[in-house]
Amino acid sequence: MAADESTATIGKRFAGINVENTEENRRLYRQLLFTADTRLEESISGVILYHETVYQKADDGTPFVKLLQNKGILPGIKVDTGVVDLLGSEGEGTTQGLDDLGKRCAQYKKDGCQFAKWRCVLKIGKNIPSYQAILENANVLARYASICQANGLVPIVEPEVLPDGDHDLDRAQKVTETVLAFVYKALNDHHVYLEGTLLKPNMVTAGQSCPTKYTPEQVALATVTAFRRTVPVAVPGVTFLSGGQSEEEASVHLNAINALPGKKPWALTFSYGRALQASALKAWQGKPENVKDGQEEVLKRAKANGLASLGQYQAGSIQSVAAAKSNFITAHAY
Ligand SMILES: O=C(COP(=O)(O)O)[C@@H](O)[C@H](O)[C@H](O)COP(=O)(O)O
Repeated sequence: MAADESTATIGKRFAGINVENTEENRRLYRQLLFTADTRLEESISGVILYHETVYQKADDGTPFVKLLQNKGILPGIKVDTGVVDLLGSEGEGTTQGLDDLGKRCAQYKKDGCQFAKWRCVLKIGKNIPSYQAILENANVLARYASICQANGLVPIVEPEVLPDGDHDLDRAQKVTETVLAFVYKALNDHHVYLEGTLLKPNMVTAGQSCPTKYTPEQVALATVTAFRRTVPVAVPGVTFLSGGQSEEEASVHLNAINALPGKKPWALTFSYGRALQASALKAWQGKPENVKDGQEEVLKRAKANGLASLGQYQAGSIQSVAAAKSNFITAHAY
């Protein structure tokens, strides 16, 4: 589960349900997620946290990190510090946060985190992604991954190709292949131990405003084909981001990916933020009397995606209150 929204990003989610973006409301919301009953740990093995959340506690004084550990869920930490513009590019960016990363990783490890996450974003347009953006983002991900490993954290490597645009599925597949090829070259250059990494990619989907609509089976074939061409067998797992898909779409696509016949030597699973939490937020509305309802909603999506990662999810079989709502945000850079 990606619950690592930085303060500004969670503020946008709260604005949608008229909840003030205070430290206490952020604590209450994360408490709702992490104190859901034991069905949570049946489908969720790790939670990515934001710095503030690592040091917050539940009402009874239990640190969130301990609360997750008691459930057998691994706490992880987002260690990037956001996206900045790349000078001379056509609106492209790179991700910051390397300077004191070694020190921060060592501290997070001491404080109970076992893995880390760093997100880079690539955009599709007429002339982009550029060589500059592809190379820079691959290298920064590789430096991040090597620093994590040097400090005993498993790096989740996240090169997200954004879904903004009207490009078709073939273009999305080609760009994803190119980006991943650069990422694995850079990881190799930086002596990253691939067996101790996870990849967090976008699924290969057409641009949000592409007039052609593709079936889940077409999305699955494009996605797995891109990985077969670029992701080494040494990588143990692929944990998809949801990237603005609705909760139901994200479950159906993940299921189709796992149901696709042929070679798939990696675990293909989920690390969703929006597609796990949209219904929980909607049900909660910031009200203490709705906490149970919010928890039921996150448990439903966790169950649906757990089944999808085994190729056993039946479309529409798990209904949640925001299942069909698009979670797309234009240029979701940070
Ligand atoms: O990788 C992720 C996947 O999110 P998603 O499923 O696309 O909603 C998340 O960790 C997001 O990157 C994170 O929630 C966004 O937070 P910011 O870094 O933008 O604040």
